Amino acid sequence: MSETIRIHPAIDHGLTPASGSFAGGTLVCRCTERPVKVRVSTQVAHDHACGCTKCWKPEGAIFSLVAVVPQDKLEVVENADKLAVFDSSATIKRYACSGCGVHMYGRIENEKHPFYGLDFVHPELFQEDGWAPPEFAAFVSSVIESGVSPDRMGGVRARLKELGLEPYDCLSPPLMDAIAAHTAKAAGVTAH
Ligand SMILES: N[C@@H](CCC(=O)N[C@@H](CS)C(=O)NCC(=O)O)C(=O)O
Ligand SMILES: [Zn+2]
Ligand SMILES: [Zn+2]
Repeated sequence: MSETIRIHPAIDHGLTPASGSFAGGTLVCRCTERPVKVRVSTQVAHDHACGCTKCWKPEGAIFSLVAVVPQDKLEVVENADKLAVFDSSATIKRYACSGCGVHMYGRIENEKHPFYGLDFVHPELFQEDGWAPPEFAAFVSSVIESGVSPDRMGGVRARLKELGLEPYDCLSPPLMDAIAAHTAKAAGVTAH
């Protein structure tokens, strides 16, 4: 029998559909004492599996689950003192819990960045169910940088497709188009 490829524990048994009544919830870190809590007051958007080395993933995952929310819909409500930026040189400043290492949210400080104004969150940290499931898989080839053998990539992509997640080696075409459109506009290029 072929090896079962584990993508991420929250989706390995299939995707759970979003609940129409989910309008946000509380992201909680893994600390048993004084957990960090982050209130998100909206459904998440553009949820996807990310294979890059920078996004936080739980044990047993080769992909991260990551989605965005408007910055003004996110608020750290408990134990903010435990948060520290994981890598200050990264574009996305990922605020990690110094106790358990979980990344609670990522923020872009560069106002010219196409995704400025959006915060990145890991929806499996919601204590509530109903968050929108991932829509595609991004930075798939990057899992090799975390140690996945190149020989396993056919199986990884097949499993993603089986889950309904189209694999891309960067972001999805609509998001890549949005980034390019932002860049063209900033450069004063007229669309034709
Ligand atoms: N191959 C690289 C890709 C890293 C990358 O570009 N990640 C994307 C998706 S999260 C990104 O936008 N990174 C910006 C950042 O990490 O600040 C890796 O795996 O480390
Ligand atoms: Zn913690
Ligand atoms: Zn990533």
